[in-house]
Amino acid sequence: MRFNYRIVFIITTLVFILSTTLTLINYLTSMEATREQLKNSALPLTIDNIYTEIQKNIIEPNLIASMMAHDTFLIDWFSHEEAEVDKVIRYLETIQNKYQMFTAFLVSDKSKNYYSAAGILNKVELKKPNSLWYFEFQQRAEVSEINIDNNSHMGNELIMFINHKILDSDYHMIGATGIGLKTSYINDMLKAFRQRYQFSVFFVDDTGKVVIAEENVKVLQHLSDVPELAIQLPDIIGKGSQVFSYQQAGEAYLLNRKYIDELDLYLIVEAKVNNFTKKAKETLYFNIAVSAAATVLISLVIVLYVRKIHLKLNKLASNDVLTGLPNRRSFHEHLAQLLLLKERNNSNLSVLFIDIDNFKHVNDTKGHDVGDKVLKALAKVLNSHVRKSDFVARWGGEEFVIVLIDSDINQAQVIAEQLRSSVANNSHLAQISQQHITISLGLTSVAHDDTIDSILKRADDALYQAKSLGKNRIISY
Ligand SMILES: Nc1nc2c(ncn2[C@@H]2O[C@H](COP(=O)(O)OP(=O)(O)OP(=O)(O)O)[C@@H](O)[C@H]2O)c(=O)[nH]1
Repeated sequence: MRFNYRIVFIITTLVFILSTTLTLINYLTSMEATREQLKNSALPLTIDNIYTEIQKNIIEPNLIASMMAHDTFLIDWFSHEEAEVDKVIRYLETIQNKYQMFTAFLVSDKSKNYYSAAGILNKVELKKPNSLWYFEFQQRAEVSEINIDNNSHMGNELIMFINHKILDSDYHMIGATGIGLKTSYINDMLKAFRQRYQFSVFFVDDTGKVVIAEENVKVLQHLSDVPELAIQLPDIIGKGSQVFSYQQAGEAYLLNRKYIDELDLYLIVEAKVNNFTKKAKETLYFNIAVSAAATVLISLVIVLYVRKIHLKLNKLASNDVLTGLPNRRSFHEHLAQLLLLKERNNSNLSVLFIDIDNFKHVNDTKGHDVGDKVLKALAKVLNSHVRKSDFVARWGGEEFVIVLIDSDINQAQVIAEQLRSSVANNSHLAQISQQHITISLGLTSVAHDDTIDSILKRADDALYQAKSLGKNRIISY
């Protein structure tokens, strides 16, 4: 009986498929949970937190700029022909230092002077590129704006200006004032958000153009650069807080927006879903690896265990339980092999049939247990008196059979006689059975045209004659 590896392969595959399916279901569930958590909880909560911080960090400067624009001191100073420049410079210096702004400025529409804490810096003029902001601001309907500009007076550094119009009692623009914040300040704030929440944070205007974003971090230039966002743009540019999803370069993103009235900008908080599902993915790979290792281990245990049982069953099927000798079935198989070999090598082969004499008497007088012991002891005696290459088997009952390899009839006679006398003189057998144990032997040498049946028939006939002639003897045919 051959060991069937296919069944082990099927079991292993099923175990692996089952464990991998469970792992995948687990993974998909946790991915969905992470997405839902991001969408319904993390993003909305974060945008509110960020909004609160922005209020502190940007809206506060905006309020200061607004306060300056409404300050009667500045309006009065304009109406007094901008006399005593020192006063306004001190004013700007105080604002700049008190609120720790990068700069505080004032532009007079009448004189076109640009004042800062450092004094009159220059005049705004239409033909000067760095003055354009003023004239553009003048044209705009809004009373305030946020402008990111590089300022030639400030080492060409990028500055975020919060500009407010100064209006007279008739709502005519008589100048502009405000403060400037280093973009590094905004940058640090956006960077802190990104690092703390793992979200990209930026601001867009009402056209979807990105107006404030962290430096050196790739964010969109315009929301409509992404086709999916372009379609959703009319909804994104809306009030309140809402989550949108889109795909870009094969990555899934979730985007939350909140309109910030004070800045007239939309705060955008964007999450790359993969950043949040990385852990689940790593867990998936780890679980699959563990499943594979466990499956291999289980298969190994199954193979080893089933093989052990298989060998045991094989042994049981081909060996006699009492003596441990090969049984009649094995003998048949073995003899068939030996006959083929004999044909090929033209070697000699002899077969001995052995029967214990008067064994019934042993059983009847000493009991079956003693009979069994005699059978076991006899098996050992037979095995120890033939060569390792010879084949000793239990035929059944108190009968044994031996195939003698490379033995012609004469050599077989010698071995048979040795067996007979060893048994007859065996003190151990006599001691177990409390009587004299002898055996009768039927011997035959295998001829060229012999079959298993013809060999067995001859050996059996010889044995029968040995019994008939008085037992404890060898007859050869
Ligand atoms: N204890 C034991 N006895 C067995 C076993 N197999 C067969 N026998 C006994 O062997 C005996 C064989 O008896 P018989 O066939 O009359 O042979 P015998 O008494 O040896 O007589 P002869 O063969 O003519 O010498 C019977 O009593 C069977 O019960 C076995 O496995 N164990």
